[in-house]
Amino acid sequence: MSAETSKSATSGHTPMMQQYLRLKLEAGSVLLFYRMGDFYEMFYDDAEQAARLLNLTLTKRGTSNGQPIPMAGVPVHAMETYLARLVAMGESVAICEQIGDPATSKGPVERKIVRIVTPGTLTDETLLPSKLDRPLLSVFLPPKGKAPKYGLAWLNLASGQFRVTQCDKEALESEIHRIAPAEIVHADSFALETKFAGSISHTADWHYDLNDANTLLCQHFQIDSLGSFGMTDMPAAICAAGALLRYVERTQTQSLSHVQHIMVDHALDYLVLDPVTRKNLEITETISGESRPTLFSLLDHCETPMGSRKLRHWLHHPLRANSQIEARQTAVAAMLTGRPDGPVHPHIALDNLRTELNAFPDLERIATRIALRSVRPRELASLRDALARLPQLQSVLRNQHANAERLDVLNDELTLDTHLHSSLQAAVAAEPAAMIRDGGVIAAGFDAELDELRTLASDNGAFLVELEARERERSGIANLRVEFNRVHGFFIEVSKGQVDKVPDDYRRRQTLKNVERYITPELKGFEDKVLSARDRALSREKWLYEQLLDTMQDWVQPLQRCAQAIAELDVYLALASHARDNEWVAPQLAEHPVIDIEAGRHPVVEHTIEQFTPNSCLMNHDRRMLLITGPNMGGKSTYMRQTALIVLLARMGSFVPAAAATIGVIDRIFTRIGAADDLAGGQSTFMMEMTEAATILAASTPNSLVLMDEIGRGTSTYDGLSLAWAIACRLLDHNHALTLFATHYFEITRLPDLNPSAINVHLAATEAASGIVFLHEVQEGPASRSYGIQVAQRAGLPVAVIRQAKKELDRLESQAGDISQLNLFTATHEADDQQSDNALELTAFRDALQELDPDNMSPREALDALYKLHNRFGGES
Ligand SMILES: Nc1ncnc2c1ncn2[C@@H]1O[C@H](COP(=O)(O)OP(=O)(O)OP(=O)(O)O)[C@@H](O)[C@H]1O
Repeated sequence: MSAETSKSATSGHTPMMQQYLRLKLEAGSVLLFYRMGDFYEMFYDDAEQAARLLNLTLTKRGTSNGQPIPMAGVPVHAMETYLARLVAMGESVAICEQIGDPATSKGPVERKIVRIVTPGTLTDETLLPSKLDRPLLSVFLPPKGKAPKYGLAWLNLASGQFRVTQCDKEALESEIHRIAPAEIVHADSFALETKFAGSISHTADWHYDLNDANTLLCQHFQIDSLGSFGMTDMPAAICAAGALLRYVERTQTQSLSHVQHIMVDHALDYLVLDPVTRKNLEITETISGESRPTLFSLLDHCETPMGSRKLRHWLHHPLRANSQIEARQTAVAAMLTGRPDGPVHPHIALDNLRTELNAFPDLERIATRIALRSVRPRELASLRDALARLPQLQSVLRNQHANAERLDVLNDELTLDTHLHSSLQAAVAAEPAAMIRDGGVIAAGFDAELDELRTLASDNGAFLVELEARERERSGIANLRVEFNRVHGFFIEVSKGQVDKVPDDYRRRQTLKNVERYITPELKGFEDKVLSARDRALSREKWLYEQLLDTMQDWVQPLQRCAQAIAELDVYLALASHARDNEWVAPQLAEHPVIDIEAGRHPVVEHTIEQFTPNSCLMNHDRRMLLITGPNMGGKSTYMRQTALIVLLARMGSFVPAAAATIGVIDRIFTRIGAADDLAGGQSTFMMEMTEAATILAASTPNSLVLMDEIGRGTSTYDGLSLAWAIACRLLDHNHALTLFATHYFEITRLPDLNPSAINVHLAATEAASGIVFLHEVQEGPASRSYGIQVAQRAGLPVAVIRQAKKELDRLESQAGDISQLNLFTATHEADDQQSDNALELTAFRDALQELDPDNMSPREALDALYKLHNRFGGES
């Protein structure tokens, strides 16, 4: 809104509404919580929107252009709860407080927007999920340039971690899912194409100006050039980072001193997992969107929220470099084996470590809130208590766990200057009040002036006893009492029957049923002194608290480092405990693409069934594709997923559910699994299948692991079979990816005859008198039959249906003889390709003809059909 419009929008309103509209203009499209006494009120569209989202009563206040102004409000004390609900729905809220003094204000009290809460800029304990990071991502695409790269910058405000990267269009979606932001911000004029379902905000285009961004970032980090962060060649990322910083600065009232540097994230450091794969592998969310059972819920034995967040991050960021993985593996192993000559059994050492870690609060977020000066007294008390335990944690690590380089590094990072602990110990009361405004936060003995004021304010017992005795004497009222309550302050209480005896200087303060309460000039003088001492003590405490926060600013960074070290130790603890309790082993790492798993298990499924059958898997240069056949319910999907999960676990540094495993360098995991319609995205099952297959064919390399589950089943048998065949051939001959290819098309099991790096394996099953028995065992060679009807029988289809299906199967199988005579898929050279194409075409042509019903067609329909046939089969090739 321009200044002009703003003027016209505010004219004709009460001064308060004019003030509201001005602030609303400043807040922009976000909801404005406008403080009015004990409520935050919303007006106009905001009121209607909030009433709908929060189920509030919509009322009215005054009129505008003759129309009542809609109003809805939330009580101040419940504001956090409402904010949390709004933020969870992806809404942003500007909080406007009264900053003037109502007693001295002429017109409406002065008000100001003090902060803007957006889903991606949360730092409050009550609004943040403890085990989840909620980063804000800024995306930018330079308008010009030959092959412009997207610039991505994301900030996890609650921890201060600021990262940037650049990527091309193809990788954008995958990067967004890897970063998993709570909110994306981009320039007003930029049309971001993404399936991201969270909150999206816009900001002015000029915020993405390169020079401007450069200057802002250099100013914030107090550096001369972004070269020190390795960002000189990343103009798009610089623009994104500058706009991000500007956006976040606007939402916060405090300086972002805990955001100390930018890290360049190199996509090549991580194994690429596209969004579909993250979903299919159920890493942190099940396919149906639940939080368990997932790989994360299984492994999250972390004792601290920081640990859980790091574990989640690691699971989504498997690594490419073996050296980094080895360092993690060695740390897990050291925790598992304990110190050979250690004082306690390794199991006890692990439990001791767990007990130690359990005592730590969320240091990472406390450090941030210190920087933002929003830390609560009790958080400081818990920080103080935690710091006291650091030496004990270090000692358990040093004396009870085996040596590992990484553990030594982390142990060093746990060493904090003891001044931090001693100043908290001296300054913060043993059990402080929840809020500084309540007082009782600063420890006794820390500040002489505060102690004196507190004594003045509270040490009044002797005076009151003496006054009471004196007044009894003076008035002759034996049961007269001197009392105090929070509402009325000090008073002298006299029963109704005695009121005629009260001296003249008594002034009535309150009348109750049986008593009268009075104040005297002496008592009033005393009260003023006490209350003013109390007020002064409170403001002294506030001042001291601010001073304490000032001195703590220098400790924010060491605290962040210490928090990171604890988080990492916690992840090792979780991985080691899980490995110990479930007999997982350390995988060997190799520098070439290989997957060799002996007796592997599915980490999640092995807990959901009684007897899990372990299976081995060998894939290497000579065994690039495993063609997996077997009955429905035989365990094909489980086998494929367990292989991918073992690879992922191995590449993030964990032990794996197997008897032994060697996992080589893998650059990506692709999955084409399941047949969920993307109706929201406007894609049919088949279209989804083919889009995913196209991505795999375009991007998989000899180092990629590809999971293809029943590709082609979304269309007619012949189309599906032909596509599955062609895709398998392409993966084998062109991409050379390590592929697990599950299929019900038996024709495809002939592929190994043509390309020996394709290998047939099958999930075994046998037929017993009671029906089919699944062995869940992977054996070499193709399955001999599919058992589809037997599985259906077990599922409880009516006998008549099963009988008819069997008959139909017999008929089809006799026809299939004809197909094999057509020698569908027996050769790859061109002549044979041509022959198979002809055979496919002939069959398809026959199908199309059979679909026509000439007796019931109008001439027009017959002509249409002829054209269709001509278009489909009468072309040049
Ligand atoms: N190795 C195993 N040991 C024991 N049970 C298993 C094993 N693998 C799978 N199962 C069980 O078999 C069920 C079916 O497995 P899965 O979904 O992998 O079969 P599938 O062959 O992919 O079936 P479909 O072809 O119908 O998709 C699983 O839910 C699980 O309970």
